[in-house]
Amino acid sequence: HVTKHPKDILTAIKHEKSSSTHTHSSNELHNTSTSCVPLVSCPAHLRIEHNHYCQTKANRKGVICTTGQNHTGSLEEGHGRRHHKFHLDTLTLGALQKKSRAELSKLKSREALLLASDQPTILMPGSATYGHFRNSRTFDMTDLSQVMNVANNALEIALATRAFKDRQGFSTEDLELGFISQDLRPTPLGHTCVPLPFCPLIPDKYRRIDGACNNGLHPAWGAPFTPYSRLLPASYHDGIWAPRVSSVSGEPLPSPRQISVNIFQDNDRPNLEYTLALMQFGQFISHDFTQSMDMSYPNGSAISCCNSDGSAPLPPEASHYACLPIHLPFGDPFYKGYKQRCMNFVRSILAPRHDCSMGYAQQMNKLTHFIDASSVYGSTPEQTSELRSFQDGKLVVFNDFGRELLPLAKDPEACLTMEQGSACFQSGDTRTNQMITLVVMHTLFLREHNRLAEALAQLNPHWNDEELFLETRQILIGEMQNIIYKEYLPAILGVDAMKEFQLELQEAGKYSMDYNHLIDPSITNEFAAAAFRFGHSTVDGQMKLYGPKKMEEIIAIPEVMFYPARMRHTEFMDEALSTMTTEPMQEVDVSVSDALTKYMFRGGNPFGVDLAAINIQRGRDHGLRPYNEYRQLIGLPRLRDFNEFGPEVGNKLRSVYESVDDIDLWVGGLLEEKVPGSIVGPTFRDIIADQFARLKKGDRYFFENDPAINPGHFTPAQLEEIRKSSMSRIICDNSDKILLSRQAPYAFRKPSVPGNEFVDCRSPEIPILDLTAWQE
Ligand code: HEM
Ligand SMILES: [Ca+2]
Repeated sequence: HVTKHPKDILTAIKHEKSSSTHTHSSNELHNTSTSCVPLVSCPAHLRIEHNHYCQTKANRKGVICTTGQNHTGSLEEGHGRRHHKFHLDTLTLGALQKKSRAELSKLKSREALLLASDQPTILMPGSATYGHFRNSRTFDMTDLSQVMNVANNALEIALATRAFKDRQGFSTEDLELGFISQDLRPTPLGHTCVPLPFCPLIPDKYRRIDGACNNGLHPAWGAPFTPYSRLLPASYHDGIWAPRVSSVSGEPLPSPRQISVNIFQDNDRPNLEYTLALMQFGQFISHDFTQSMDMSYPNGSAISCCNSDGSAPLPPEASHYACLPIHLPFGDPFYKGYKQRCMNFVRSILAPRHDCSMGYAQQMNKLTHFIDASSVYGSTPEQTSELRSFQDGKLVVFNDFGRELLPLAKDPEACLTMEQGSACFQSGDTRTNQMITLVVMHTLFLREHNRLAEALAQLNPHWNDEELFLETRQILIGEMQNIIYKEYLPAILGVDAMKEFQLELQEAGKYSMDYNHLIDPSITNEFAAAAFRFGHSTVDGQMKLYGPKKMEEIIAIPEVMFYPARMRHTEFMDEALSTMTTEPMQEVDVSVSDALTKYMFRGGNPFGVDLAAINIQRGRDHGLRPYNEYRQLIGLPRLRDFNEFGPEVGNKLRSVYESVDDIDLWVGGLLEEKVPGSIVGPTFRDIIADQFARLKKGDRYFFENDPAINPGHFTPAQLEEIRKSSMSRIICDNSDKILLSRQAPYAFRKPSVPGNEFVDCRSPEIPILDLTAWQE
C-alpha cells in the first residue's frame, strides 16, 4: 500500500541534487539558497555528492546551500521532490493507528499500575534527584495536562512509526531521511496533531507571549511545547526512540558516570579574562529559549527508576517506560562511599513535528524558542498574567522592607526547603531558584522592567497599563537581544564567527534586513542538549563574597542551590553582583566543579547528582549523533584515534569508549582545543553560532529589523537608545546601590583587563538610555 520504494535512496538523492543546483526556481534563490553559508548551517550538504563549495566571510570552507536548513535537504517541500515520500493509504493508517493506540494504552495502564504499586516507583521530595526533577517541572496542573496531552500524542506517532517500520521492513536510514514522513492531519492519526495557531492577517505590533505567528507561513515556529529542530537526523538504536548503542559492538554505550569520573575532574582553572557574570548570564539566557521536561506520572508525580536505597535500578516490571537510569560503576570513587549504584534519569517528553508527520522521536521545548525574555514574562499568556500586577504596566514584586525582590513562589516545592525565614521565588521560568546568582539575574531584569515602566508612565501619562506593559516588554527584549549580540556572543564565539555567521549588529543609523522567512528559529537539539551546556564547565564551585573592606565569606555553591534565602539579606544582592563582576569564571574545558558532579541539588543530603553524567545521558536520550559526525558536519576531519586529543586524554577515553565513533557530543566538544579568540572549540562554536544566527535571522521581531519586516519596529531614535544598553547599565540601574556605585564598563570582562577599569555608574562609558525617544 505504499508508493514504490526506490532501490537506492541515496543515489536518487544524489541524482536530484546534481541537477537541482542549476534548475532551482527564482523564489528559492532567496537569501540562504544562493549565499555562501558555513557548513553547519546547511546540514544536508553531508548527503549531497556534488556540493558547490565556497569561502565564507571568515575565509573558511562554506557551501552554496540549496536545501535550506533541513538535514534531509532534498526532500524538503518546495523542491518538487515530494513524490519520493511514501504516502500511506487510509487502510494502512487505520491499522497503524489501531496498533499504536493499543500499545499506548498498554503503556498507560502499566503506568497506572506502577503509580498504585507499593514499589518505590515515585520519587519523594527531599532528595537531590527530586531537585533535578523539580528543575524541569511545569508551572501548574493546567500546564501539566496541556503538556501531557501533546506528549502522549507524540508518543503515539512514534509508536505508529515503529509499527510501520516493522511492517514494511524499512531501514533506520529511510527514517532518518524522512522517507515515510506524511502529514497525518487528514488521517485516522489526525487527532494527534496540534492545531495551528490562528494568526491575524495583519501581524500584531508586539510579539505574542507564546511566540506564535512570528512567521506567517509557519505560525507555530518558535512557539512553546513544539519540538527542537535538528542539525543531523537523530540516532536511535531502533530508529525510533531507543538510545544509541556502540557503533562497533552493538553493546550499550559506557556508563555516563564512568565517563564523568574518568574525564571531568574538578580543577580550579580560572579564566583570565571573563567574569562569573558571563557564566551566569549564559544560564539566564538559556532559560529564555530552552527547557526540556522529564516525563512524569499523569498526576505530576516524579518517576523513580532506582530502588529506594539507590543500590540498583528497579526491576523491569517495576520500571516506567521513560526510565533510563544511570548506572554507577562498582568502584565509583565518590558514590561507592554511599553504596549508590543507580542515579535516577527519566527521559524527556516528546512533541509532534510541526507538519505532524510520522517519524522518530522529537523532544519538546517547553519555552518560546525566541529570545523574548520569556524567562521574565513566561511563555504562555496564563504565566504572564500571574506575573503582571496590571497596574502601570508593572510586574508583581515582593517588597522586602523596601527592596524589590521577585514575588514569592506559591508552589511549596519550588525550593528544597521552605523552613522559617527562607525564601523561594517565582519568575517566568521554573528553574529560577536553582542557583542564587541566577536569582540575582532574574531580580535585575524584573527591576529593569518596572524601572522602565515607571519612566514611560511619566513620559506618557495617557498610556494605560496594557500599553505600558507592552512597550516596556518590547524595550526590555531589545536590551536583552542587544546585550546578547553585542556583549555576550563576541566573548563566547570570537569576532570571526560573528562575521561568518552574520551575527554582528547593524551600525548606527541603520535597520537590519537580515530577516529570512525560510529560516526556522527553533532551538536545535544539538545546541540544547550538548553545545550550550558548555557553560557547565564555567561554573565555579564556590562563591567568594566581599564586604566593603575584605573578603567575608566563601559560599559553597551546593548550599545555595534551590536555597536563595540569602536574597533577603539587605546587602547580599550587591555583594553577589560585585563578586559576579570581578571574580573569574572557570575555563571551558574538561574540568567540571564537584559542586555539579557530586553535590548538585544535595540540599541537606550527603551526596547530590552528577550533572556531567546527566548531560551525557540526556544527549543519548535525545538521539544526538556521536561527536565525530558533528565534526564532519562542520568540515573537520573525523577523529580516527583517541590520541588525537593527546596521549593522556586519549588513554582516558580509550579506557571508557570502545571506539572514537562512540564519543558523545558533549564530551568531544569540551575536549577540543579552543578556537583562537573564542572560549569554546570549533564544533561547539559552530553549533552555537548557527543557533544564534537562526534566532536573529528567523525572528521577524528582532529589535533592529527594518519597518518593512518588523511590525513593531523601533523608530531610528529609539533604536539608537536600545543600542546603548549594556549589562553594566542594567546592574548600575537595578542594584540596591548599597555597595555598588562603580562598575567596569563591560561587565562580562574582568575589571583588571586594561581598558575595562571601574568607572562611576554615571560615567558616559556606561551610557544611559534616554527614554524621551518614547515620548508621544
Ligand atoms: C549555575 C549552575 C548551573 C546549574 C546548577 C545547572 C544545572 C542544570 C541542570 C540540572 C540541567 C538539566 C539537566 C538535564 O536533566 O538534562 C541543565 C540544563 C542546561 N543547562 Fe545548566 N546549569 C548551570 C549553569 C549553566 C550555564 C552557565 C549554562 C550555559 C551557559 C547552562 C546551560 C544549560 C542548557 C542549555 C541546558 C539544557 C536545558 C534544557 O534544554 O532543558 N547551564 N543545567
Ligand atoms: Ca523565549
